[in-house]
Amino acid sequence: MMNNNKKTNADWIALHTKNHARCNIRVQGAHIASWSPAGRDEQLFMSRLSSPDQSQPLRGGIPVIFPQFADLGPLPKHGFARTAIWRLEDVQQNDDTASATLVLTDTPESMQFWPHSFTATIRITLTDQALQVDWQVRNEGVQTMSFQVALHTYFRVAEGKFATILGLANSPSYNKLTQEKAAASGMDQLIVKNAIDSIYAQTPDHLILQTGLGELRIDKHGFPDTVVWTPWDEGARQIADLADDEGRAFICVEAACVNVPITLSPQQNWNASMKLGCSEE
Ligand SMILES: O=P(O)(O)OC[C@H]1O[C@H](O)[C@H](O)[C@@H](O)[C@@H]1O
Repeated sequence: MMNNNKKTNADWIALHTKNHARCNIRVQGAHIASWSPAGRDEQLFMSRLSSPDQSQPLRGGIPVIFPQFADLGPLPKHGFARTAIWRLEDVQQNDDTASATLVLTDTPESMQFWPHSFTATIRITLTDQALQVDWQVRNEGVQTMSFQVALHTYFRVAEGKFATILGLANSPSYNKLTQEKAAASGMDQLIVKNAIDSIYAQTPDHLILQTGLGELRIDKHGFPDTVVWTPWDEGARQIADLADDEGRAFICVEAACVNVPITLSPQQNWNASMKLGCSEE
C-alpha cells in the first residue's frame, strides 16, 4: 500500500507498517502516545488517569520538552511545547516505514513567555522494530537564543519487574531529590527499585533498557544528557493524573540537553535524534 504525502488536519495520527508495528501521535504537543513494534506489546506507558483536557500534557508516551527543562528557569514547568498546537505538515505511509512531520513556530502567546522567533520540526519515523524521532530547532530571530530540550519517554515496566539501564556507569549525575551531585558510579547496571529523579551528564549515545517486557536500545545523537525519573509508590500519590498503583509501572529515560543549554545564533539550526529499537532476541 502506498499513500504518500497525505496532509490532514486530524487531532491524532496513526502510523503503521504492513507487519503491524503501530504508533499513535497526538498532534497537539507532537506527542507520541503509544508505540508497539511488529509482533510485540506496547512499549510506552500511558496513565489511565491521563487527562483528555487539552490544557494538560498527556501523562505518558513521549512528551516533547522545550524550551525549558522542569523548573530550571522562569517558564512554565517543562516549557510550552508539550501542550502547544503543532502543525501536522506531512504524513508518509508505506509498507515498511511510516512517518509524520510536525512543526511548531512562535506565536504571540509564546513570545510573551519566551521572546524568540523559532521553527521546531519533529519527524517521527516508524519501522517494524524501531521508532525514531528527528528534531530540529531553527533560530528565526535576530538575537541569540538558548534553550533546553528533552524527549521525556515513559517506558512501560512489566508488573513485578525492575527497570535496568545499562550504559550510565561513567556519567556523573545530579540527584534532584536530594540536590546532591554524584561522581560516576562505575556500576554497569542501574537497577531502579525506588523513586529516582537524576540528571546524568555526558551519557553515551547508546543505552540499553530492560523493562521485563524485552530489551530496548536507546540510540541518541545530539542529546548529551539522560534524565532518569520515576516517582514510585509514594510519588505517584502526589501526582493527580497518575493512579496510586502506577508509580512503578514505568521508567522515564529521557534523551536531553539540560546541563549546558543549546545556544543558537540567528538563522542557526540545532539537530538531534533518538531511536528506540528492539534488541534481537
Ligand atoms: O509532572 P511533570 O511536569 O510531567 O514532570 C515529571 C517529571 O519530569 C522530569 O523527569 C523531572 O526530572 C521530574 O522532576 C518531574 O517530576
